[in-house]
Amino acid sequence: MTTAKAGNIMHQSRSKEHGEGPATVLAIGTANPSGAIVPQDKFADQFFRVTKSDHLTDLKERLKRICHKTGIEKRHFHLTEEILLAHPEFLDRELPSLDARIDIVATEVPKLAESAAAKAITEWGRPATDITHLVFSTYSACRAPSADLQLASLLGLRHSVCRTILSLHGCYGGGRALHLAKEIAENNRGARVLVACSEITLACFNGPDGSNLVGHALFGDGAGAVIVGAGPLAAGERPLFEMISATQTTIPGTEYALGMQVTGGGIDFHLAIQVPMLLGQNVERCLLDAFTSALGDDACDVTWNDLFWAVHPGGRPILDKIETVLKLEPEKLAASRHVLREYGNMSGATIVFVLDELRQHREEEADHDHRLPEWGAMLAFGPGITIETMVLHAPRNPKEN
Ligand SMILES: CCCCCCCCCCCCCCCCCC(=O)SCCNC(=O)CCNC(=O)[C@H](O)C(C)(C)COP(=O)(O)OP(=O)(O)OC[C@H]1O[C@@H](n2cnc3c(N)ncnc32)[C@H](O)[C@@H]1OP(=O)(O)O
Repeated sequence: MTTAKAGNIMHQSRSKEHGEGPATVLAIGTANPSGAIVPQDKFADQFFRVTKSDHLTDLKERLKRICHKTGIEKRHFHLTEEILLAHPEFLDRELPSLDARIDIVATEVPKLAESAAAKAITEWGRPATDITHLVFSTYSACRAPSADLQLASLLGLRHSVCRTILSLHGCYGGGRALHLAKEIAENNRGARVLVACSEITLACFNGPDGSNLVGHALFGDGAGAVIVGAGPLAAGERPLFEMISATQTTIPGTEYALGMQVTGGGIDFHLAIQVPMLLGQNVERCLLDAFTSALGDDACDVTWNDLFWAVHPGGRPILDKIETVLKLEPEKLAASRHVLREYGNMSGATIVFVLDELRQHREEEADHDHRLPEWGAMLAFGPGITIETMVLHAPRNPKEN
């Protein structure tokens, strides 16, 4: 056989191994724990009472001011007063508590993911055993085997399912998991990838101090799951969003700005005050790069207000900053603001809630014959500072496919 012929055969067999077209989001599910739902205007009183910190009046007043500015109305938590009564060590960072925290989250993180994944699988309409790959993201994975294996068992996935766990990616974990799922689906014909992001703040919870108030005012618990696959689609599979191109960018010199660290007393975190400004300064460049990679020269014709938007609502000022630098009309970030208001920042899981809200909104709008944007942008960010950007394409009428 000539080299050219061998190369041709290899090329043909490689193209048979690849999926057709871009990967698509085929189904979405979300879930929150049933532990406690805390209204944001009651959070400071509750937090200082259960942590026996009412005497720290200045900190409590500061937390009230911060809560008022978050754009959050309520959050869901696995953690309850009963759990805190059983674990007083969770209130004092100096006491060893990591083992007890991990014992709880090692069970609860996969269980929460299961609730979200079960909804996605039902919507998808195929058996769970048709899932070929699992990508799991959480900041609570401190053990092996980890939450990905437990989720696979809970859902009854096949033993040959290829599992990947993303640990401590924080808030860009959802974006990174979707990016990875896209690459897997496009490079493995017939692959169906379950993305699961499950976050429970119990690993980070602590009594109030001067540095942890913003995190306690912002973060909540939730899980999101997405099924991703490329063509050919099976009968009944419905593309919700095509994942056209994806990029990851790190803002140089910003390692200090966002971080998480596992300690004997739980996971410590820090959020620098400069984060909204740093994102504002860098986000348009990431978008231009992603759209140029997706559309080539036609990217010049893209107008930000002609797109639909799925932005990780890291915090209210982050959304405000992005809205300002991109000169977006206020309704463009409505899905992100809705998720922030109803659930707070659920770290890596949040972007899945935003995609879910966006598709529900698009389906409702289609009922009213409103003309919907076909092209969209997804943004997720977290420690690094890392920005995950994805160009999305959706049917103009989501009910037609
Ligand atoms: C049961 C409970 C369970 C809770 C568990 C705890 C959960 C921990 C979870 C850990 C997960 C960690 C994941 C880490 C990865 C993050 C990834 C991302 O999302 S990336 C995105 C992460 N998101 C972000 O980084 C954005 C977070 N920031 C915000 O959302 C807003 O800035 C705001 C709501 C805090 C204030 O609204 P704004 O319009 O700015 O209002 P003002 O200007 O009027 O300031 C009011 C007060 O706030 C102060 N202050 C402000 N910023 C900070 C700060 N960073 N630092 C300290 N303080 C800060 C400011 O000094 C002032 O104090 P004071 O003068 O009154 O005494």
